[in-house]
Amino acid sequence: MTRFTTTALVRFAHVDAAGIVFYPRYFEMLNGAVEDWCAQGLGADFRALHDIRGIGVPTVGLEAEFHSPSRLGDMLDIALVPLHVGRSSCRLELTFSCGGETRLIARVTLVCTDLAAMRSTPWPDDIRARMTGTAPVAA
Ligand SMILES: CC(C)(COP(=O)(O)OP(=O)(O)OC[C@H]1O[C@@H](n2cnc3c(N)ncnc32)[C@H](O)[C@@H]1OP(=O)(O)O)[C@@H](O)C(=O)NCCC(=O)NCCSC(=O)c1ccc(O)cc1
Repeated sequence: MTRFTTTALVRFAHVDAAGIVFYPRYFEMLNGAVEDWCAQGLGADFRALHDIRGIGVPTVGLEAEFHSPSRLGDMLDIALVPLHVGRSSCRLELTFSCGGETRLIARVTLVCTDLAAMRSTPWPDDIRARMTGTAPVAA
């Protein structure tokens, strides 16, 4: 499986009165990392996925462990690793860290979904190949 990395800056709108990231904001950053992965790692940005291919990737499962707090201005490194790719689902692990300190580890399950039918549909071959690292290398 192919590892993907991206970053997220902790902004004013992410922090609470205690000055640390309010936990739902991590889930928005997580989805941002999934968007980056689709666009940069899988060659299928969200606009093309939704508007052209008619595919969405709703979340059906999510768990998270919060290891240490993040503060305004922190630049978070996010590492995304696919743990399992099924017929239409994929389970991902995302690790958020800053300066080598782990902040959050989340595991999320997404389902490739035909938006017209609102039913799961198999991953398209090109996306599956990029997810699993079996895409042919261009000559
Ligand atoms: C996605 C669904 C239409 C799929 O339903 P079905 O068509 O009946 O599919 P199935 O139940 O057969 O399951 C399909 C696959 O998902 C797997 N699956 C389904 N549910 C689960 C759960 N809870 N855990 C793990 N795996 C699951 C299942 O094992 C199948 O795996 P494969 O063998 O790899 O194909 C339906 O489960 C659904 O509507 N769920 C609600 C989704 C939702 O509302 N999520 C929250 C809002 S969306 C969201 O927040 C979002 C986040 C990120 C984005 O990029 C987009 C949207």
